[in-house]
Amino acid sequence: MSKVRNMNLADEGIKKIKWVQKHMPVLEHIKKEFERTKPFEGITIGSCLHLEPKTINLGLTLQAGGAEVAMTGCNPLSTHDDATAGGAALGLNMYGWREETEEEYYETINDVLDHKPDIIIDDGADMILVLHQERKKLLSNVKGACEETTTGVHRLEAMHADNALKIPLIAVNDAYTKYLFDNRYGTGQSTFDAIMGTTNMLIAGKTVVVCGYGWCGRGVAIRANGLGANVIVTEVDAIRALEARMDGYRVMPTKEAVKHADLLITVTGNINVVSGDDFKNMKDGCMLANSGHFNVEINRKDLENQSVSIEEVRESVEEFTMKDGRKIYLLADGRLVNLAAERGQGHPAEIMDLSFAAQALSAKYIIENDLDVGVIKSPDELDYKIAGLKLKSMGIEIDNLSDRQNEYLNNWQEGT
Ligand SMILES: NC(=O)c1ccc[n+]([C@@H]2O[C@H](COP(=O)([O-])OP(=O)(O)OC[C@H]3O[C@@H](n4cnc5c(N)ncnc54)[C@H](O)[C@@H]3O)[C@@H](O)[C@H]2O)c1
Ligand SMILES: N[C@@H](CCSC[C@H]1O[C@@H](n2cnc3c(=O)[nH]cnc32)[C@H](O)[C@@H]1O)C(=O)O
Repeated sequence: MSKVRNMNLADEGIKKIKWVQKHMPVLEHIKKEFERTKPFEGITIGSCLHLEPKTINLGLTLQAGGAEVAMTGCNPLSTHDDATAGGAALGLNMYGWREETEEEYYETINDVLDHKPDIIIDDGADMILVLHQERKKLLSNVKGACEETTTGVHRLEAMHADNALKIPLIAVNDAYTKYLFDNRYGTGQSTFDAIMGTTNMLIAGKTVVVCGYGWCGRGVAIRANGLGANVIVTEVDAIRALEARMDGYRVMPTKEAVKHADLLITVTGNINVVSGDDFKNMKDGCMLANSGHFNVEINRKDLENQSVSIEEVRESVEEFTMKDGRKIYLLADGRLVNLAAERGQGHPAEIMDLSFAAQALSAKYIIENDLDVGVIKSPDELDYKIAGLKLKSMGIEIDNLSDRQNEYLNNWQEGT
């Protein structure tokens, strides 16, 4: 059963799925392993992830392992209608379409939950919240869940601290093969891919303000620097601010930084990072994009209240004319620009290869282990398997410790 925009797009979707499969060697390896071992026979897996070709390939990997798979999107703007049609044609239960209303967004989450999943794979924790608040009867079916992103993990840890979490949760985001690559290099590249594709504008010579110097912020700053921008970082964490300074960027408070920005990108996972008077202090022509979480990092309401008119001047570009005549541009409604902009393609396939390998192996880990309620990091053994497979697929070999080196490293008696 599926609810998608248009099944006539299935052939186009399948073409795109086949393309990413060529660039996701680790997931393809795991798919073959699953075909042989069938770890998910009799198991239903429900996911709430950005619906595009790479995610469909994760669905097909779980299906190869014997699972019944039901998928919906984790953002009302990020679904690719050709990919969902392709997924449905290939036997996945697909629910969702691009530009869902909030009501439709939650309706499709419930459609997936109607399949009574044994395992949930979430991105941002919306499905897990609906499960706990509105579909409590299903809780006893759920053996465990996996969470894809930083803010989702924070939400679920807060839920556990309040004793409100009732299922075991693997924080897949916290796997090394996830955040060190997806959050950093994935967000770095896909954010600029989307901004440049959406605006057709030059980055070189511009002042780019990056709000937040976590794993995503580092990736965005590296790429901005590499494209020739002058980068300013804003932070609330003294250590991260110091790192940003020593990495070569200017660091200052947001209220100062906004005065210099030609392009400002939020990647904090926080709310109201840019709000109120910040818009009054921006230069004419300043562009704003969010690549962090939901559409709350840039306070759109404040921007609206200070403007006299709003016009969509290009696909995914809104022009706000301010009371003093300045123009400020907001990309993709302040939602994740790398996925929600019409030109947003998400992270490169080679990156999602790592993240989704971590998801597939974590789902298998839930089946094979009787986990306690709570939040755990995805086990190191899975990380090392994924990293090893990725290096192999890249034709890269590394050294092994000799017995003598091993002994030396574990010895406290040998000195100068
Ligand atoms: N666009 C994507 O595809 C993508 C990919 C991965 C993660 N994410 C999301 O991006 C966000 C950041 O993820 P991360 O892994 O970098 O998290 P992180 O925790 O490593 O970094 C967030 C940083 O933002 C800083 N911060 C918080 N509030 C701030 C404020 N008001 N002003 C300035 N800095 C502030 C924090 O101190 C921290 O250093 C999360 O919401 C995550 O879910 C998006
Ligand atoms: N659902 C929230 C949470 C942020 S999504 C951030 C996550 O998207 C994931 N992501 C980035 N690019 C892709 C992609 O192309 N396909 C699927 N997921 C992606 C990435 O792993 C990251 O942790 C929202 O929409 O605002």
